[in-house]
Amino acid sequence: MAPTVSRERLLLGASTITLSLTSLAGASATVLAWIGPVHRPLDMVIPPVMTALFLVLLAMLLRWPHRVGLIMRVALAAALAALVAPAWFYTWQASVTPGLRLVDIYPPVASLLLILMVTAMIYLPTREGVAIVVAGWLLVALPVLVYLFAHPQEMRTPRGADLLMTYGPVFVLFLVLLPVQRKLTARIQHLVSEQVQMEAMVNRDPLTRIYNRRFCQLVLQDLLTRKIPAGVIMFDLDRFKAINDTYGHPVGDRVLQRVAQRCQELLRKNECLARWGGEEFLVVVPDVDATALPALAERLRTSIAELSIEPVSLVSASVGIARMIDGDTADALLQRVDEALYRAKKQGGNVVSA
Ligand SMILES: Nc1nc2c(ncn2[C@@H]2O[C@H](COP(=O)(O)OP(=O)(O)OP(=O)(O)O)[C@@H](O)[C@H]2O)c(=O)[nH]1
Repeated sequence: MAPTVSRERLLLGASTITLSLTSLAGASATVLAWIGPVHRPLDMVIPPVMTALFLVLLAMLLRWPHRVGLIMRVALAAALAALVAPAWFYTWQASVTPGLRLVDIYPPVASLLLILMVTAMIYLPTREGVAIVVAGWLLVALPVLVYLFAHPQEMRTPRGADLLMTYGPVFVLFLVLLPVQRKLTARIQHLVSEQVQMEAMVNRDPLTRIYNRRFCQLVLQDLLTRKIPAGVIMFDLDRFKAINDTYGHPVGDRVLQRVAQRCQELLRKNECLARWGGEEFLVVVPDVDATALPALAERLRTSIAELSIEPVSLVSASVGIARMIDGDTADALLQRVDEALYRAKKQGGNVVSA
């Protein structure tokens, strides 16, 4: 009943946001390149191409969400290629053109390499993530750093110092911190899954895997506290002792499991089915009116009676129902439903009684 957000859904949400923001960043870079004073061919081509590509990938992600891993890998590879091209082209151009300085022509993409590295470490498994980080540094940062060391006068300019810092110490800092962040994330995931397991142990019946009495009582109390009208259905398998005595306990256990499974299939997500004890079950039905509650009880009864569980010839249940009234308490409501169940048993079983 407690809503859980799966890792897949989180990943999908994060990927959608990442692709949307990078499309927006690409569009902004396109506009800046066009309105800038100098129109360099690479700056005019790469941002619009990347924007179009990211928009296509975003559309693909919305259409095929299960392909999130592949789509993000293509996005990362394309982004890396888009950063490699200017790094080599502009260092080459500045090296061979007298009077042209790299610090004047290199586009403001240094921080994008860091963002790309972080994204890679988040989306890719550790080995692949480290591989792309190393490749990114060798292909993007190294040519720029080599150029700067070969041109110390440019390294001493504010832009040169900025590039040196970003592609040098800051990058190393990211490289050191990201594996630590990964370990922390893995630890958190492990703790969350342990917590889910613990909750299941505390709230579920080990035999049938449906909720247990304790959890159902909490749900009922919560509805009463919030004054949400609810109904309860209590049912008890008829002559269950005879099933155990005739076919043995393992068969009796199987009957309990099949009954629980069938009833669970008939119920909505907000309806709580619990094993109340032994061969007795309770359903808490929120927001139910005076006609819907007996109809649901009747559906449960007939579905149980229609079950075929070899070698048992007939399984049936007696069903009691009761609805919440003004000023009700959990104990009073449970007392009324218990009495209704008793009346159903008195009528010979396999009936619903209010
Ligand atoms: N196999 C199995 N049997 C259980 C379990 N819990 C309780 N029982 C059995 O359920 C039977 C309940 O017997 P009774 O209370 O006499 O109920 P009944 O035979 O269904 O009789 P009526 O309710 O009057 O129709 C007992 O034999 C218990 O041993 C369980 O987890 N597995």
